[in-house]
Amino acid sequence: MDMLYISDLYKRFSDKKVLNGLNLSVPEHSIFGFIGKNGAGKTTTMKMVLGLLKADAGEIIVNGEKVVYGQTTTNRYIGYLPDVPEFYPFMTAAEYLHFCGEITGMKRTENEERCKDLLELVGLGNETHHIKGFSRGMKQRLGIAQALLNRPKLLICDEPTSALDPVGRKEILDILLAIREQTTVLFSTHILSDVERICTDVAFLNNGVVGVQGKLSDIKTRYRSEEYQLETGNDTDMLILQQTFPNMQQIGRNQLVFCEGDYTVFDILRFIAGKHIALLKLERAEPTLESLFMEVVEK
Ligand SMILES: Nc1ncnc2c1ncn2[C@@H]1O[C@H](COP(=O)(O)OP(=O)(O)OP(=O)(O)O)[C@@H](O)[C@H]1O
Repeated sequence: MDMLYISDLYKRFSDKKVLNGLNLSVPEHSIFGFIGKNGAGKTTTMKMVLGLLKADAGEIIVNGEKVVYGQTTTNRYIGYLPDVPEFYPFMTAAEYLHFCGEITGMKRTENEERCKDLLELVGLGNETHHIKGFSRGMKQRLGIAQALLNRPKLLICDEPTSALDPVGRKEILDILLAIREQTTVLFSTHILSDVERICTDVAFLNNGVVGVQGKLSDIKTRYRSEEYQLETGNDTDMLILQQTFPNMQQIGRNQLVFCEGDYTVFDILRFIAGKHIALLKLERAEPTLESLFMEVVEK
């Protein structure tokens, strides 16, 4: 089942068209990377999923229920982490999380247990300082704990790693990976290496529509590269290959890349065998998410 389903979503701000018939299917228990350049419309889409912004046209379904603008009933399924989460700076993480639990009407013992578990999950179990001294990464982690408080079926994170250093990013990504069994995660980003690291599914948002979406592994197979990389054991062998096959390009020490359109693998292998060239590696180049994204954006 799709935890989130969006069909033909349109949105414009005065004369600026932002969403132009967006379709999105987020499968249950996926970690879904919603990828788009700055200003592509990711936050706009998320605000509409939360019922905070009115769509011009289209339908949004969360856990089988239609989202209605201005109503918050479907938000009982959703936990939301905004790009810059705000807290009461004079509280500790535990005080803040307990306070949120109280507001949502959680019973005292349940609240205490839940807060303890969540603070441990996000690595703030022993943190006693006030939030005002927290780093950005700590605030994001507390934000995730807050968003998970009511055991949402869908966790939406708006660019959760954008402002973080590599250590902070890894901590957030590890948490998102760890909660996959409990919830479905939709996160927007333009950091493609983060997506490669943890996402099961992706969608590329461009010009107001989703250009490509699906399982990351399927997409990589579908857009399989026609390039091969090879590595020789020494400089001389590399030069022989380069002179014989001038369209081969050097990409590193003794490393060459060639396109199937220029030479067949069979021809290359036959030549290598005939000349007794020391071959250390020959493999089809994996398409990177970046090259796929550029292909979608440039279409
Ligand atoms: N309330 C608004 N009024 C007018 N224009 C808006 C409004 N909200 C968003 N926009 C415009 O809509 C476009 C999409 O914005 P949005 O914040 O959804 O993009 P985004 O993909 O989340 O980008 P970023 O990665 O920079 O956060 C931008 O050009 C933005 O300026």
